[in-house]
Amino acid sequence: MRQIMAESVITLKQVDVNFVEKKRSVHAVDHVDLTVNRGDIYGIVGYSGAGKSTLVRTINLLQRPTSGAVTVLGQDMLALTPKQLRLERRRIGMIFQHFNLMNSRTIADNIAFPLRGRKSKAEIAKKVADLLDLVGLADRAGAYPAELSGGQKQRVGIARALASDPEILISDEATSALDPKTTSAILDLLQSLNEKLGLTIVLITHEMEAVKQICNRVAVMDEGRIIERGDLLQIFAQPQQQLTKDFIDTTIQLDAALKSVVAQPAVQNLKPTDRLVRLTYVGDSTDQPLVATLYKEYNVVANILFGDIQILQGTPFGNLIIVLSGAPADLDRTFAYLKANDVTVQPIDPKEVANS
Ligand SMILES: Nc1ncnc2c1ncn2[C@@H]1O[C@H](COP(=O)(O)OP(=O)(O)OP(=O)(O)O)[C@@H](O)[C@H]1O
Repeated sequence: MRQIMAESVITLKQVDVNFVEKKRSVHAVDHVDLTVNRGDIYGIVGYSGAGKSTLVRTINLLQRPTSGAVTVLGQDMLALTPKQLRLERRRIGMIFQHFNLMNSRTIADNIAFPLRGRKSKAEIAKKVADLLDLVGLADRAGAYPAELSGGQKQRVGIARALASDPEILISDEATSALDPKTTSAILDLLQSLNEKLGLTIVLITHEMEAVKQICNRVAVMDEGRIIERGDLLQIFAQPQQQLTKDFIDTTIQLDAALKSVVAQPAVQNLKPTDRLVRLTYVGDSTDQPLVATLYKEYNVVANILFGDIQILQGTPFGNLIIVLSGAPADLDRTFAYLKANDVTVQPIDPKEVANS
C-alpha cells in the first residue's frame, strides 16, 4: 500500500529569542521545536506576551533567532544571503492585525505593490483582478482603504499576501480587530484558500474559537514555550495542561454555564449519593443514547442541566453538565462504562463554583 508521507514545510529546531535591553532581558521564545506540514492550518494559541508573534516572525526571519535552526520549504533560512532571503520571503506571505495597507493608494495598487518591476503591466493587472475576485472584492479595485470595512481591509491584506503565489501564509492575529461575524467570514476565506490553493497556514491568535473553526493542528504557547500540541480533536478530547483546558472552556462559555447550573434547584437539592459531573467526549456518542444506556444498563438516571455539542472537523465535541442518581455500586459501574467509552468525567463541586 502506498503511504502518503506528511511533508514538512516549516521546521524550527530549538529556536530561542532573547531580547536584551539596557536594564532587562526578555526570553520571548524559549527553545521551541515546531514542525508544520504541507496543507496544515496550524493554530498557535496563547495569551498576549506568550511569544507567538516573535516565534512566527522567526519563520521568515523578520526576527532572527538568538540560537536554533529554521528550515522553510527545504531551505536553511539562516544560511541565505540577503538577496536569497528576499526571494525566499516571497514564498511566505503574511497578514497582520492592523492590515498595514497604504492609505494613499487604491486597493488594486496595494495588491499590485509587491509585483512592481517583476511582471509586465498587463500581467499585474490580470493578477490583481484574479486576486480581487478570489477574496470577494472584484468590484472595489478603485476604492481606497479608508472606504472599506475592517473585514474588507483584511481581504485586501490577504490578496496582497498572495500576490507572489506563496506556499505558506502566516496570519498574525489577523482577525483580532474584527467583530465575531466578520472574523468567521475571514476564517472561512482562509480555509477555502487552504483547500483551493493548497496553502499552508500558520495562524496565531489568542482566541481558541478561531483555532476551533479552521485549524487541524494546534500548539498552546505560554512564557515562550509550547506547553502542549497535537491534532485539534486530540487536544480538545484530552487536554493535558490547565491553560489548554481554560482555552477550550472559553469556546463553550463553560464558566457562565456552570454558574447558572449551580443555581438550579436540581443542584441545590442534591441527594448525598447524587453526583454532579461534567462529561466531555469527542466522537459519535451523543447525549441521547448515552443517557438511555445509563438508565437501561445501569439503573442510573441522568438529568442533563447543560449541553453543548459543537462540530470540530466534522466530528461532534460534546460537553454535558449532568446529575447522575443511582445506587453507589451502579454509579461506580457507570463511571467505568463512561471511561471505557472515552467519555471524560470530571466531578463538579457546586460550592467551589458558587465561590469562584
Ligand atoms: N523587539 C522587542 N524588543 C524587546 N522585547 C520584545 C520585542 N518584541 C517582543 N518583545 C517581548 O517579548 C515577549 C513576547 O512578545 P510577543 O509579541 O511575541 O508575544 P505575543 O504572544 O505575540 O503577544 P501579543 O499578541 O501581545 O503580540 C513580550 O514580553 C514582549 O514584550
